[in-house]
Amino acid sequence: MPPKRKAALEKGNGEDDEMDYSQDEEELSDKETYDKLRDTFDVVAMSKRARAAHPKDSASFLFKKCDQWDAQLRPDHLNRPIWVDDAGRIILESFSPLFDDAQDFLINIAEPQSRVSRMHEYTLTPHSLFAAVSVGHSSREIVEKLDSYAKTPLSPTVIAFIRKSTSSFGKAKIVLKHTLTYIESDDPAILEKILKDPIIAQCRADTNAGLIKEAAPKIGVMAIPGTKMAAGANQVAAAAKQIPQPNGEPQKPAEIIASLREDDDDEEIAQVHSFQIKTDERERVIKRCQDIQLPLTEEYDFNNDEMNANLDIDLRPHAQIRYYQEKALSKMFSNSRARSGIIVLPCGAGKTLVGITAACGVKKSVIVLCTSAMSVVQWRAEFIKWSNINPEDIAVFTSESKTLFPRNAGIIISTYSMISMNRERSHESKKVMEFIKEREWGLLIADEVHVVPAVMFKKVTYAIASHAKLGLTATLLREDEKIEDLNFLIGPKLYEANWQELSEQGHIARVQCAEVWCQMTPEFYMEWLKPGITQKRALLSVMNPRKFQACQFLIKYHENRGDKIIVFSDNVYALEKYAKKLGKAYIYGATPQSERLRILENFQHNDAVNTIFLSKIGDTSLDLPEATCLIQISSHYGSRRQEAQRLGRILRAKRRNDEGFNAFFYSLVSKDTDEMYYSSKRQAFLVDQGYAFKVITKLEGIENEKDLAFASAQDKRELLMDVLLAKESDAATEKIGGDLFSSRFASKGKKRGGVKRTAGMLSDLSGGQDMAYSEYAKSRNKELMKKKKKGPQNDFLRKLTQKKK
Ligand SMILES: Nc1ncnc2c1ncn2[C@@H]1O[C@H](COP(=O)(O)OP(=O)(O)OP(=O)(O)O)[C@@H](O)[C@H]1O
Repeated sequence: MPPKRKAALEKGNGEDDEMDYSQDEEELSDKETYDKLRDTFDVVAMSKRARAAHPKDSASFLFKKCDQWDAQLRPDHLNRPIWVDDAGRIILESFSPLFDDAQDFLINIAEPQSRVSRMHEYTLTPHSLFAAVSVGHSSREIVEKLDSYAKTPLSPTVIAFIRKSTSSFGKAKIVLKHTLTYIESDDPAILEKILKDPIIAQCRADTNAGLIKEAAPKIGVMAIPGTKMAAGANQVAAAAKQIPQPNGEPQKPAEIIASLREDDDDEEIAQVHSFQIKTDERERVIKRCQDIQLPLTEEYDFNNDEMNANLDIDLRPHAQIRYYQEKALSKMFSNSRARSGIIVLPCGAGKTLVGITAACGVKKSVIVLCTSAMSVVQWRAEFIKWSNINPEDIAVFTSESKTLFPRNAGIIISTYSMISMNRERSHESKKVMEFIKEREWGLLIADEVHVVPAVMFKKVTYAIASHAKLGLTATLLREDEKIEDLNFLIGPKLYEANWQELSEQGHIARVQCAEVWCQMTPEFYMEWLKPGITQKRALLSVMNPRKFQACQFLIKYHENRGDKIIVFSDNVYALEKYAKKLGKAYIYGATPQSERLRILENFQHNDAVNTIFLSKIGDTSLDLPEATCLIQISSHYGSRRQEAQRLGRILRAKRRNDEGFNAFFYSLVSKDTDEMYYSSKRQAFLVDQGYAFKVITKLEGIENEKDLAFASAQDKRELLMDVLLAKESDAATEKIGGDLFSSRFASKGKKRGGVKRTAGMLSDLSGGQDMAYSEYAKSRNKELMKKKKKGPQNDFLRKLTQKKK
């Protein structure tokens, strides 16, 4: 949603709501930055004028067709929770009594764009509709249900879009046979149509003139909806209602699947047709088929895979899958098959357990790819913790360690770079790669999938023949817009959790976010305004004495509250200056490992060490559940991902379920500099997740603080001299690579981008308001807990593995 609109939707926002985030570049030249700032302020002025013209309603002027909607509004529109416009954009009222049902439905059929407190925005896309059909929604059902929730009848354009996007589903699929890739259909005419496309014809690997014809595998009723021999999930569900059980309860769909399979023996032998494609052209073919309106489905019928050995793995009894983990997995395991796709859960919400449960569901060989060797170690440990897998069956493939599993089926955990590397491999490494390449994998789990460059991922998919792929991430974000590629490399987004819901339930910490505006001192600003200083400008902004004082004040304030604080600075020059001046420990890329461990140990266990300074090496790899407050003094331009990653460091806070607990996230911004533009851009993703950034223009009590650094004019001048004498390179952000911390402190290297701003004081963030908030949260918690699905999670696995048992 354009931020101007989004901000206005949140009634009662402050006047800084309407910032412009339409551009996604991370780095801008000075001139571009100035242009942007100027435009931004114009937008603010424009919006104010618009609001003045509509004093009673700050949002309706944004809905250009409101007059038309007025005419079409259904008489009971107040009871219906959604608006749908012609472009397929859906606005959902989160205060509606039908919100939960509507949300459950929308998450299946549309892409969530923004979930702020009162209005959620979704978009219908071909990918989302494709995913909807594959989990059992028919085209008709989507139209009817969407229409029933809508305040106005759906427009013919939207209906046509839904029909068009869903009609061709399931006509052809991409399958793996003996590590080779085929396009398969039970209707040869479809394949001929596909082969007429010159791009796809080029990607064909077999030299046959015609198509390969063979008996279809026996897959009972659960074939892909839309094919001749299929019955979709709806039919099964309908059948379930009709078949009464001895105890009077309807039979479960999974039971029907099993029983129908048993009756399957007398069926006529169906034929399938196929042609082989070059494995390295897989992505191109998938993309092209989508373009010619014949999207390929990729589903793994693992229950009926007799070719690949079964893996002895189950969840341990103590593993209780949380309801949102189950929801996410049920999207993957619809129709008792595994669909490839991406699951998006916030940092600390338990993506690893989701991956492990998926492996327990498929029960075939699994390959897990991570971003670092340290994550490999962690994944292995988590497999052993949550499942009954024999540790011998887990092999690791990193530069340090290269093992193989001894039996026919097993798990290999490795890194993207180990699999995709171009350099000459060692003998051992070659052996492992051969081992990986020559077999079929039931499941490929791609951790932190959004950070992997598309070219690298292509190499990975080329090297690994996997039936199903599961991508895991906290932020499906890339500033370079390459995120779309993942739809073709892995599959569509299957599930995206609602961050606010998880924090209300205590699965992740509740966080108060604030942007603190720090006026530049006149001397610093004079220098900042001088033309021709490019790099130095960033350094002047971060070294602004008033920012330093704000940081010092906040550290003291939060240390007194008993918080443990991490201060982040991308800029190493500032990191050292701040930390040394304040007498705090700091870690950056060049800090030796032993020193890092010592500092982190102390931060964890020593009551005298409550604040540490970290460069961006701490953005992603740190697991410090003691941390309850983050202060950001310098960051990477407008990176939404970095902002979310940093927030992720406190989402795991140990104390998150304490009565009235809040974690704190401050961004210190030098006023009237480009930091303001970047800061608002950085917040966009979190704002879409429902986080409200308060703007603090004055830190209450700072004027009474006696020991503030750089209080005298002389000190300020000296600091300015230091900054001016610093090398240009001191103004650059740190360049880092490789593993950052020992596995002891490492989470699994998580990566994760309009602003909702409200004016506020520091006391608003931590005083009585918190209590009111926590009371509210408590009752909401109870409500939400009631809604959670009851019963043991292993039911879920039982459903998946019923056939085998
Ligand atoms: N169902 C569950 N029951 C109990 N503990 C769980 C469950 N799911 C996850 N956890 C725990 O929550 C913590 C966070 O899990 P995990 O590291 O998988 O999160 P993540 O989403 O990968 O986070 P990050 O992105 O920060 O790495 C871990 O300690 C994990 O054991």
